[in-house]
Amino acid sequence: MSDALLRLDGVGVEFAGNRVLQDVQLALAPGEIVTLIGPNGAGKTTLVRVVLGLLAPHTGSVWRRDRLRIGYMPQKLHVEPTLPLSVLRFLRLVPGVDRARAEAALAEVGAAQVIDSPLQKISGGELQRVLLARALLRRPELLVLDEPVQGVDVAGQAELYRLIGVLRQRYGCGVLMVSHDLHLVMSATDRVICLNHHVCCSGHPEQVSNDPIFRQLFGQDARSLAIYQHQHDHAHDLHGSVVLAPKPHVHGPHCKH
Ligand SMILES: Nc1ncnc2c1ncn2[C@@H]1O[C@H](COP(=O)(O)OP(=O)(O)OP(=O)(O)O)[C@@H](O)[C@H]1O
Repeated sequence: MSDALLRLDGVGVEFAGNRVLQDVQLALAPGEIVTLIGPNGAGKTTLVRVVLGLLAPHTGSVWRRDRLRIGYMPQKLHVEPTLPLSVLRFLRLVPGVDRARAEAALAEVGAAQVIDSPLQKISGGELQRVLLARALLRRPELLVLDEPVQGVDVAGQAELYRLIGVLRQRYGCGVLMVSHDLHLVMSATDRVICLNHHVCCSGHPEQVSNDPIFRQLFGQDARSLAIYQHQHDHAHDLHGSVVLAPKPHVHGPHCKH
């Protein structure tokens, strides 16, 4: 993939002899939304840290496009309850950001109204939007979102995923996100990577949701995904490209069986 933003090859990570990631391959192109799913402790956040360059893998290699601008939205933000920090001051911690830029970024994520609110007082959904606005302030070529809809109600989750899709189109950025929300994420992503220390399966969401390993990992949740499938007259190959299904055989007088 010559126009890739990022490429990981054979990445492995160990903590105190425990192998958390093994032989992970990952490439991400501009404008592509890739979602990492996997059970708790599967190594998703560890992989995100490798992508961000915060953790060097013990084996394998990481290649990033020269001067790749990454906007990162963390899983959690701990704010000292007694610290007087408004949303504006928080966003201005990003170098070069003034009120006008902060306002524009907040407007883009539908959270302009909280600009002067204390960070500790805004709702979970508003906080996620503020974190997304902060990631956008870096004018990212790659957005990395670690569980972006955590603490947001279901309607708000669908809205946030829709927003991520809009931002991808507006900026043409690649998106790598970690998610546990199987239903919503399946419709909001181009490619799913199912991780459990190694890549168990990957591909187009429908292809992955039908994979026996995926079903084994997610049990009942994976089965209920089938309800959301529409009927396909085609299948997808490993790269997500459409493969036309062969026409069903109709018995006739010339059949040899
Ligand atoms: N710095 C560290 N030192 C030691 N062990 C670590 C470290 N970071 C992560 N681990 C361990 O690596 C494993 C994978 O952790 P990681 O946070 O990557 O999983 P995850 O898939 O993101 O999990 P979750 O879905 O629960 O957020 C866990 O067993 C965790 O305890």
